[in-house]
Amino acid sequence: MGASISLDYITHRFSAAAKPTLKDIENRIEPGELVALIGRSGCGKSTLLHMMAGLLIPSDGCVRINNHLVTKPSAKWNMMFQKASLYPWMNVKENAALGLLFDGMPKAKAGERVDTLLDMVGLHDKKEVNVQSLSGGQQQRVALARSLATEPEVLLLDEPFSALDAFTRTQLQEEVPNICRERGITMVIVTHDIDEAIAMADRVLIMSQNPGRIVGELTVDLPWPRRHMDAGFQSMRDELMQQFKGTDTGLAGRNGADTEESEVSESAA
Ligand SMILES: Nc1ncnc2c1ncn2[C@@H]1O[C@H](COP(=O)(O)OP(=O)(O)OP(=O)(O)O)[C@@H](O)[C@H]1O
Repeated sequence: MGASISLDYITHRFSAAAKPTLKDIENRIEPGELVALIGRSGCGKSTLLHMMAGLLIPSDGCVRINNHLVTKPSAKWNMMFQKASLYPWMNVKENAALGLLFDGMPKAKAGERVDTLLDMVGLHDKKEVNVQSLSGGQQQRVALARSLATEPEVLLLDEPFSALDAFTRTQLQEEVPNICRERGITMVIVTHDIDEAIAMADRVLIMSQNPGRIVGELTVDLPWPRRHMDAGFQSMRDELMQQFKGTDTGLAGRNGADTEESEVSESAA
């Protein structure tokens, strides 16, 4: 079952003299909710996600997961990055089982659990293969199986599909929310891509920059699975783009529309 995430008045400076990167971030994510965090490059999305993962402690305020103060990483709140970071000398199954083995699970039991997960992520015929022989998309599937193996309450995704081809990306944008919804996992994804946010999230949080704040949000009440060409999807995309422009007028005025399009994209994947 998923966990709630409370972002309690978070402000962060990377050094005492620096201006805050994040300021007065306040939000609550419900158990099992799927949330996307969008904003311009450098607004602090990854910084905030790292705080949820316990990889970084805010200067002020805190993150609470199920009311527990987050002070360090945990297998219960797993993070997936843009690059899969697999061990090249191990095969698929060994890589997927790593978190469980670190957690002290016996090898046979860990093997059984990842077997099922590798079937689920479409790698049933690759289990014994060395990860170096996999495509980028297949490697991300191994990373996904590894993240799910410890039965996390929260899955944190930092632009996990941005290096993948459009076809694989679209597949994973459908599969990952399905898995989270089936298992009740709370998901937070950081993305530049408005379509990705709409395809995957129940709710989109919009961030401004200098300092990074949550300045808007949109509930995505579309049925699953979501199709990019559906009228509802397209009107949600327009609404989100409008909200993004409306909440970021200072920057749009300085940098113009071109910057906006290049930093937060409406992909047609
Ligand atoms: N360890 C660090 N020390 C100092 N400044 C940092 C550090 N990490 C990030 N920053 C700065 O904090 C700001 C926010 O960075 P962050 O990576 O969170 O943004 P982002 O919104 O995820 O960007 P992108 O979309 O380009 O990945 C940036 O200005 C960045 O340079």
